[in-house]
Amino acid sequence: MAGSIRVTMEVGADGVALITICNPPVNALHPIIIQGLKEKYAEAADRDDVKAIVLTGAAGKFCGGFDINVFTKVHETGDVSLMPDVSVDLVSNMMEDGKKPSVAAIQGLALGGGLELIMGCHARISTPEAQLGLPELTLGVIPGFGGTQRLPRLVGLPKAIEMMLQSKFITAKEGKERGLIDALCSPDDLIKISRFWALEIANYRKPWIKSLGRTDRLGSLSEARAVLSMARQQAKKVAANMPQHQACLDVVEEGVLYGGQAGVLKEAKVFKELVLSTTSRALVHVFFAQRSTTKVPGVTDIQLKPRKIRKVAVIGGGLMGSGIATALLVSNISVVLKEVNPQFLQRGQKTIAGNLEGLVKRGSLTKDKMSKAISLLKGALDYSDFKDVDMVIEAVIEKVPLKQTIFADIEKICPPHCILATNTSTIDLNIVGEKTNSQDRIIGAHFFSPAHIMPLLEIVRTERTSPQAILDLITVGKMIKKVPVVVGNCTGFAVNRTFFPYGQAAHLLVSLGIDLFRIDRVISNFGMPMGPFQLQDVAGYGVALAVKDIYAAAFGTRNFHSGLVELMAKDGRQGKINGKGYYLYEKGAKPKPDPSVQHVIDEYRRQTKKMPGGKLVTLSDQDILEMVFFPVVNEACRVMDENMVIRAADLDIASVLGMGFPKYRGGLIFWADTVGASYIHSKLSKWAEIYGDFFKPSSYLEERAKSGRPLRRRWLSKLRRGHACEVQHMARFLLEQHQHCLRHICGGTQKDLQG
Ligand SMILES: C[C@H](O)CC(=O)SCCNC(=O)CCNC(=O)[C@H](O)C(C)(C)COP(=O)(O)OP(=O)(O)OC[C@H]1O[C@@H](n2cnc3c(N)ncnc32)[C@H](O)[C@@H]1OP(=O)(O)O
Repeated sequence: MAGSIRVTMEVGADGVALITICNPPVNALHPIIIQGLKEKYAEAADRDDVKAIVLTGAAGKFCGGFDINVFTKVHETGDVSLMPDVSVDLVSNMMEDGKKPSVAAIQGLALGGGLELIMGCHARISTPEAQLGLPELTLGVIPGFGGTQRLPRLVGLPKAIEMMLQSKFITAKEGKERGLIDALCSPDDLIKISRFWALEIANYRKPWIKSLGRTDRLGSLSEARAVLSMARQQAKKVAANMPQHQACLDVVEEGVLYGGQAGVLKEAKVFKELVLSTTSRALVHVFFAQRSTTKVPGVTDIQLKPRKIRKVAVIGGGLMGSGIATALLVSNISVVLKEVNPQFLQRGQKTIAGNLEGLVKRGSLTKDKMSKAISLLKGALDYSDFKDVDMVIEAVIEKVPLKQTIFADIEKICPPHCILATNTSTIDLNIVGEKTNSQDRIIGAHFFSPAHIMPLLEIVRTERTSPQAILDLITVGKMIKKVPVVVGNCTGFAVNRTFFPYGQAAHLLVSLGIDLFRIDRVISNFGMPMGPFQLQDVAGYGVALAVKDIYAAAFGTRNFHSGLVELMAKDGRQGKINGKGYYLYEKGAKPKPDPSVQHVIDEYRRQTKKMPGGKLVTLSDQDILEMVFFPVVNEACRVMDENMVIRAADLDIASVLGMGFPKYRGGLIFWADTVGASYIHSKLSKWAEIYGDFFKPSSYLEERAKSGRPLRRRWLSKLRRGHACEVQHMARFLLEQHQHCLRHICGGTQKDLQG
């Protein structure tokens, strides 16, 4: 076995074989590793000088689980046999039932298949902070190396179900309290103590325990049934559209009823079915897509080094500014919060304190860290503290002259290396920076509200923004635990622009006579956190009113003019702010549909005169879903066509993290490709004829529909423009097409073709 992916074995004079998994960065269980483990275990079993085995991971990490790249290969080929047999072959037969005892020496993390390996060992020694978990359900599958059977037998059914269904990690310290870990020790002592423990088992001075044979933590049958039944009800609520939660419970139940061996066999069968599901394809896509957003050609591949950002000035202490300041402070970045007067400043500081207290209440921040964060905050009423800041993030109201003045002022005061960022969600960055000579360091840092919680950071670059400024903001984004997505400079940028038709389509449907609460229901059932009307209530009508004219000017005839929000405001409704919108909001209660909103809707329909012959239009739930989302997909096509995103997968991540598009559908473009460009195009064309240009298909969509190519791939006219990366995309695309054809002709696998 050559290269960095390998399993090593060293046999000491004490008779302990130390088997080490090496596959940086997280020691994932690549098929080469699995093969290596089987070989080393077989060798250790055969050698007379080996009495016991210690299994560990290289470079301070035990193992991040099975190699998820193999799932991608299975998805591409449909060939489940690419999954090596680990559960029975390695974990049950060679490790747990092997003739020499194994002890796991754990550091850093043991996740998924990694945790399943250690549960096949006869004892587990760990450093206290190591992270333990079975996150397989987040990939649309269930644990497949015996985890559904051994975890309940080690930590008890309720905790095991919680860890699997919620993909919850625990520390080894908690693992020790729960019976998953046998002993804790420092990293320096880890191997020494594990060797000792392994020899103690080999010499029968410590018990030789096989987890799969245990029943003492499972409780009585009736208790187990009650726990499973409650878990099923909960899963129905939180994971209605996903198969893996109920499947996981079925497999756990099999083991409770018929024993661990039966459970392991059922687990293997169900795992193989789930790995081919659409949900798994979507979730694995999201896993890699999320990690690829920070790979930006021309920025992260040109040997630039990120500069240190120690102090940031935030201008504006409103909802956005305070949220941004909070996110920076909790990541140990000093913040100067600038406001125009003492009252506004105090209000901003109070909001930040409230945000921090909220994080403490949610358990995501300790009191000590909260005090540290507060100590890093300084209020300011002028720019004197801006002399040594590394970055400014402007978060004032969306007024062009105000922003232009601010940028002209800060350009004079801030040091020349300082990045000048704006949190605008709509205004062209070239206009914001028009009165400066610093276009190379002007950049958009578009956070989503509440900024200290929402994970997306849309980084907007103009043609003149320097790669260094982009790299620095990506780095800050990662430091403050956001997922940065780099996008181009256009009205609404990538996220708001793509989703501008979302709310408008809902208004259009209401004008045709569709019940607004039904629209919200259809959209939430699809998997959005809430429907478009509730979203509007929660966001406040000010946002909708502020962007209305900007969208109308930018999007021409594909913009749908709706007067509904104005009518709502005229009726004394402000949404959640005053507790009265389309829904009624009472403290501590769920929002309730407000039937009295009907007279506003009637007035709106009278004014818009969209209902044919004055009669309510009849549509199915599927029509409603498609009429809301297909225009969004259509705009996404334009966003891709204009190169506003680097790759289609970036829009998937932006839609999931910025708009709450269901992750298990893979993001907007991934989902659209499962529906098919041709179908979407035909529907939009039909509606465009009946209802006008709002639905008119874009040329990109039309091309895809005609050519039969998925939306996520670049097309030939782009190639003619000669962008180097597009040439690469196209080459890869042609190669994939070629392989695809060959596969059909030969009926072979990817591996056959490579061979
Ligand atoms: C049969 C079995 O039951 C099935 C399984 O085991 S399925 C796998 C279960 N394991 C998981 O789901 C864990 C997935 N990984 C993670 O959650 C996180 O990567 C982590 C907590 C391990 C580390 O997080 P973090 O330090 O932030 O690093 P992160 O950027 O996520 O990962 C580092 C690199 O490792 C890769 N990686 C992480 N886990 C991986 C895995 N299990 N397989 C393949 N690659 C993996 C990432 O893709 C990334 O690659 P890149 O640098 O080329 O983008």
